Amino acid sequence: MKPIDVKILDSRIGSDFPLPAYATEGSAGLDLRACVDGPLVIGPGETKLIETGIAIHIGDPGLAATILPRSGLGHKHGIVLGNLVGLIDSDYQGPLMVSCWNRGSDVFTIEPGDRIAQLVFLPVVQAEFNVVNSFDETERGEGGFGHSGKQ
Ligand SMILES: O=c1ccn([C@H]2C[C@H](O)[C@@H](COP(=O)(O)OP(=O)(O)OP(=O)(O)O)O2)c(=O)[nH]1
Ligand SMILES: [Mg+2]
Repeated sequence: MKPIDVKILDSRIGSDFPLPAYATEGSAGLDLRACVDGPLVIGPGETKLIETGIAIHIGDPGLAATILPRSGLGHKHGIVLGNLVGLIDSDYQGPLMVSCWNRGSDVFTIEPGDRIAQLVFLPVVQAEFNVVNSFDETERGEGGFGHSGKQ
């Protein structure tokens, strides 16, 4: 894959906090860090938009990036994403932002440089539509939403 252009918007990235990197050989995500000025308190039920200190330009419509929660933060502390999943378009050039939602019942504090979410690159296909009056028959047909039962 061609390297992705990245702009460093906060000078702490690359000095105090590392540029997002794959933690292990098999990692799918790159952890994004909170570029906050000081401790940021998120109360139960609150959502805060947090800067990551970088911008990326993917530049290829066959690729996108998603921002996903970190499982430990989500499961143990209720810190997930206000938009559930963030989708980064290949032509987006603005700052990468993370919407942090505290869906838990305790206050959570984010410190500068904390790893708050992860960025995952994915292939994308842009579809064309072909307008029809009826579809070729399939075994499933219009059945969905539990139509095939539980077991
Ligand atoms: O968690 C996120 C989600 C999105 N974005 C940026 C990248 C994305 O390309 C852009 C627009 O996101 P989206 O299309 O999901 O939001 P929208 O509400 O439809 O905004 P727009 O009208 O700008 O498309 O915002 C982020 O930085 N973080
Ligand atoms: Mg949009």
